[in-house]
Amino acid sequence: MSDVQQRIDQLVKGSEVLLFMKGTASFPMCGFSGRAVQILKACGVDPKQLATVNVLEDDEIRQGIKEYSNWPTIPQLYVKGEFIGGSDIMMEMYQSGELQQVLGTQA
Ligand SMILES: N[C@@H](CCC(=O)N[C@@H](CS)C(=O)NCC(=O)O)C(=O)O
Ligand code: FES
Repeated sequence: MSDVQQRIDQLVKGSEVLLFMKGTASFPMCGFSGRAVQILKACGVDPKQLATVNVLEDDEIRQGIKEYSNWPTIPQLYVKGEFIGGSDIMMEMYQSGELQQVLGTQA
């Protein structure tokens, strides 16, 4: 594994809920990333429990995460070390209740 792939691996394994995004949860720099944060909030994820990586601050991670996940775009959600998807998939899973189940936030 390359250095950046190893760094990503450590990030992914180091936080239960990890969102690779553009900007931060407080200041998303793209509508897709903002939507991903909103969906997680709607699922009841405590903002303090939400770890984010701002790919705009690290071009190696911005490119490397696409390879790591085999997914071409940002945002990317990981839960318990597993790749879940981008914002479209998150929205579909939220609407079906599956995302809340994966996150363990369902009533
Ligand atoms: N349909 C995508 C929308 C995300 C998307 O298209 N992201 C683009 C624009 S922000 C992207 O990451 N492009 C590659 C890049 O900016 O590195 C989703 O479900 O998340
Ligand atoms: S930064 Fe332009 S669409 Fe995301």
